[in-house]
Amino acid sequence: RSFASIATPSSDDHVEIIEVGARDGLQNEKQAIPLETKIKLIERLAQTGLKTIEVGSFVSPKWTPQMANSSEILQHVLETPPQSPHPISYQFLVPNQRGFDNFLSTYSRLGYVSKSSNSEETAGYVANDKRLPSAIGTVDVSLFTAATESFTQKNTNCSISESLDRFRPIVTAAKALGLPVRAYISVALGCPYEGPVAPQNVSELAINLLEMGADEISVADTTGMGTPTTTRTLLKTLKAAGIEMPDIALHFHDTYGQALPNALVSLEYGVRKFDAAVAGLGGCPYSPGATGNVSSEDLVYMMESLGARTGVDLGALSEVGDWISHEVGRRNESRAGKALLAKRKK
Ligand SMILES: CC(C)(COP(=O)([O-])OP(=O)([O-])OC[C@H]1O[C@@H](n2cnc3c(N)ncnc32)[C@H](O)[C@@H]1OP(=O)([O-])[O-])[C@@H](O)C(=O)NCCC(=O)NCCSC(=O)C[C@@](C)(O)CC(=O)[O-]
Repeated sequence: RSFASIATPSSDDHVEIIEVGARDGLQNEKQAIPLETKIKLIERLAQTGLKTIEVGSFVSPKWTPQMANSSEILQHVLETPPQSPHPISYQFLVPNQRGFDNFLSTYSRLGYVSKSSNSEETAGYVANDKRLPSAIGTVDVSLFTAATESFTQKNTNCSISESLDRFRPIVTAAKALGLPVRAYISVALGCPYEGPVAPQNVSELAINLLEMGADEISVADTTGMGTPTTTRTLLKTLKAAGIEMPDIALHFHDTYGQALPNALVSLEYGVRKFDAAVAGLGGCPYSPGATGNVSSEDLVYMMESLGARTGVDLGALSEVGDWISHEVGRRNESRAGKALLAKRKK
């Protein structure tokens, strides 16, 4: 559909904001953020109307120490699901088999899967009958690779093709165990080590991941180098390669202030899912100088002003942004959030 039509709300003008602040937003913070703060953040986000929240990362704690308590977060979410207006999908990053094993051992401790020696193809586990609490929609596994060899090496210490080899058995097992799979493609619009990225590399990788069984691809502008022109070219290439827009989400960082215009261009191409972080938290450890994700508040503000529905309570989200910025000692990077709160105070 053309962008013009989005100005008129209609039943299919729903835009989903995938909140990544509790993972992408916090992973790069230098000081250790207490588990209680992370849990409070997740609980407060859950109350704002968001439907998908990325909350942890089963990476090596030597590489990303801030994410070391992801097992505790998974356990907490499953045992004490945050209150929310509707069921929420909680997402966890998994880089390799070891990370998936760590994820599954927590999932298994709580009775959702059991170890079984006859199930090699499902990572040694079988699904049990135990249902997720009603406040939880799904628990998703998010894999991540990148569009350039240099970034993949820096981020996960392997080549792109090795990363795909790592993913195949994880996808098979996750699907067999009923876990939805998301896959990130980092540096899709520019690499800090290799510069511009050929859109064909992104589309080939996306097709590979979809054929492997990924349910959704998050196309990430890790460096924030993307512009409306390069975003348009990338989306044209993805479409021409036969990739359906409902299968992708876009993940913009706002390093050069281009995240909102890029999101606007993406709407024109039919993209309806966007990753964002409350208060614009974030920054990738392997992308020097990259600043935070596009702020969720700013994205909600823009989408709603265009007539799209996000289902998110912008006032409540702005308060969460203000609170977490204070907690981690960072400036609140959301323009809309700050403006809204200032207006309320008057
Ligand atoms: C992939 C690895 C683990 C390879 O790291 P490696 O060092 O090559 O791993 P290894 O297989 O050689 O193992 C070395 C040691 O690490 C352990 N190990 C191995 N794997 C794990 C694991 N999963 N969890 C815990 N421990 C693990 C393993 O058991 C072993 O322990 P030891 O025998 O020495 O005691 C590492 O490179 C890594 O953790 N990378 C992740 C870095 C990261 O967190 N990056 C940020 C997330 S991606 C991102 O932010 C981008 C995104 C998604 O937001 C989108 C965007 O904007 O682009």
